[in-house]
Amino acid sequence: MIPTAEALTRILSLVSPVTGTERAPLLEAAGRVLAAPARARRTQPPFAASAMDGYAIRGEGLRPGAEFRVIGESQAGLRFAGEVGPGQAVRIFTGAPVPQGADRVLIQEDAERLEDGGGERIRARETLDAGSHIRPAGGDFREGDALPAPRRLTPRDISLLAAMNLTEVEVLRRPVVAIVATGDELVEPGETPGPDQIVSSNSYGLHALLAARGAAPRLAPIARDTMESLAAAFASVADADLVVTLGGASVGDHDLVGRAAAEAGLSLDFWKVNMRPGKPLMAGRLPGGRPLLGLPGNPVSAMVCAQLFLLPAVDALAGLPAAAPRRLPARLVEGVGANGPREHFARARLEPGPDGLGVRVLGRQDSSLLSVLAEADALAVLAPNAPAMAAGEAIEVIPL
Ligand SMILES: Nc1nc2c(c(=O)[nH]1)N[C@H]1C(S)=C(S)[C@@H](COP(=O)(O)OP(=O)(O)OC[C@H]3O[C@@H](n4cnc5c(N)ncnc54)[C@H](O)[C@@H]3O)O[C@H]1N2
Ligand code: MOO
Repeated sequence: MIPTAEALTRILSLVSPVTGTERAPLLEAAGRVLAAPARARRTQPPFAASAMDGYAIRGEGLRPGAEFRVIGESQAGLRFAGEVGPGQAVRIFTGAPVPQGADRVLIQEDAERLEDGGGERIRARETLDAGSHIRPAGGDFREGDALPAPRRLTPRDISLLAAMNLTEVEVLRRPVVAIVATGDELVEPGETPGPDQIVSSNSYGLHALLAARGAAPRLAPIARDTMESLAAAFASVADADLVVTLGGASVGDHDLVGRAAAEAGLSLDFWKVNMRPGKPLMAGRLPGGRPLLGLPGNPVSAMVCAQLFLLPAVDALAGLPAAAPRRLPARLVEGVGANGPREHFARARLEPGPDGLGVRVLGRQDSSLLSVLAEADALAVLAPNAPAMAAGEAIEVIPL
């Protein structure tokens, strides 16, 4: 059994980035991988803009009690065309162009309006803040500035691209990940299972996980526990960029995935990782160099392995920096017992603690319990042979 860090390194070395790009409309680009730098088609803000509601003035004339005559108004979408001279002010609103001559916005909380009959006047109050409250032209970005590639586009990126006045972007094609569920006991959701059958859940959870990571998951028909059925399954996923099998990875008489994969031409890289759940994980290369990840059948094992290994592999397929999921420091809300010899990724819930992030390891850790996995929002990581730990002790967590 190899350690989890080595398993990830070996999996990533099996993966090469896919090629081929396409145009994606902005509204469909979130989660896609930007393939070429996206260049701004305009400067933002395109003019010096007010950051506050108030009065645009010349800052040199501002002191407590100073008076200004209001000569016009600049609003967002409609600027004041004239110039602000000494002793003058232009009523201005957030986002509006700052008029010529002005270099400071007196916020309206610091201005007292004086109605003296001869036109509107204001007087600066006794306490004035120091800010100019002006956003310079191009302070956010300038025409031609680039959002660099590659990167997976976040909703924040989409806002930026829209502000850049782009309607579509060049993105990498989605890496195709085939999901092959295996087992005589499985039926698809919605079918009527026989008396000894269950519903295939892993494939659906993986599908969701992969889609959220920008991959194109493909569910292959469930393969049965025969060499013929598994051979047909491997043949049917020959066009995938990465093949994931589910189940049949362990040592039972009907665990044929390893053998069938070998007959399909798999060059095995490793089998078995020193982790819990997920021990029977396997990885290798199929003909054509396509990576194969064989996930254990137990539903929680499959999902935990997918979080730890499959998602980084999808990043590598997309040509992005790929790394183990980020671990955050937390403190146990309740003690946990001593760990066994495998690194344990215990299903857990995050809670606000007295000093930072707290984590509660859930009571039932059997790797078949999807209800417990659904309740979890993190994996608490227990090192091999870690002694029992008390409430308050430091532990690392992987948010799900
Ligand atoms: N004697 C030993 N038995 C087992 C060992 C071992 O070392 N020695 N390892 C155990 C561990 S750890 C795991 S994990 C499981 C993994 O076994 P397989 O990968 O061969 O998985 P299966 O036997 O096919 O199935 C296990 C379990 O998961 C259910 N399953 C399978 N596929 C799906 C699916 N798509 N959706 C939902 N559930 C699925 C299957 O019905 C079984 O209940 O082996 C232990 N045994
Ligand atoms: O290690 Mo297996 O993956 O727990 O149940």
